Amino acid sequence: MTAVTAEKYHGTENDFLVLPASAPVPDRAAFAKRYCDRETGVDGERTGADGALFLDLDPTASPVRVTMTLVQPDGSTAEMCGNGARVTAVWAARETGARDVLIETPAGDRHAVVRNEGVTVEMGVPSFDPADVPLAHDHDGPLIDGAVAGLPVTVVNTGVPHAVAFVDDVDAVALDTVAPPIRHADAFPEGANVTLAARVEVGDEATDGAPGDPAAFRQRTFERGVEGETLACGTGAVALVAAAKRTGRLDTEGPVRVSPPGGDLVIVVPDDGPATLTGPVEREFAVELEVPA
Ligand SMILES: N[C@@H](CCC[C@H](N)C(=O)O)C(=O)O
Repeated sequence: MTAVTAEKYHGTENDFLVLPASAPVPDRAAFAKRYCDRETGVDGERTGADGALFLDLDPTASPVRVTMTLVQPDGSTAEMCGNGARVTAVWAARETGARDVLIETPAGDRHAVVRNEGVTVEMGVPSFDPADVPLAHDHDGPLIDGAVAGLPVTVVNTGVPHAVAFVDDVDAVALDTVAPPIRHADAFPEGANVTLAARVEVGDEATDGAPGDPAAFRQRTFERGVEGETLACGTGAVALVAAAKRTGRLDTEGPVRVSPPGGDLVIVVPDDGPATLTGPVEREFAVELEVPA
């Protein structure tokens, strides 16, 4: 029986098993399904994980490069993961001592900077273009505050597709009930993550010095591939701020605090140019795991 060493990391409680791409895991989908399971997966403070990151590091490149592959608990592979990218940057920094990391993803290259106070990842330019989301062919324009399965959503691709619904109170919505019909709606040929957003008052230092109105939102996201709610979602946090701007709910180029259940993220979505995601990362432990036959 082959065994591999995996490390457990989380970014604001969005948790991942991390393995070098060279680990002898011939069936990555079977590995993720087995060890990410929340009841029978890898033991820890929380059993299982939101995905397995297979990381291919080139320490000789300048900046160091990592090809990131996220295999999700259902065995699918995601094009991008914001919190996974933060974890990847910290893993690469521990391996090499470098603080600047270029992360290659199927959604494009993402530059990350590791600082003591958090990791910032450049997240690309959010796109509402129906071809980019993607939306089904009968949508010839962006879907902005349009009803899908009973909820008004604004749909944006931030590396992966997100349907964002603005509500008064994210805790008052039964996310596990309302999200699946949206996640699987015919409008989304590749599916969509479903993000709830509620504006909250901000009275702390999080947005000090920001141009425009200080702003903060609460976030809950039901993730494709996890097929359930996660405690944080980085692409979802960027989608939330991009959608708030696009729908006129927010008018700032400054930092916005977005708070999923797992902690606080700081998001910047400029009017032109790539968004950024900043937040903390923690390494929990390393563990030996048998590779499923
Ligand atoms: N948790 C992630 C998003 C992972 C991808 C998503 N589940 C999908 O399939 O689109 C994040 O932090 O962005």
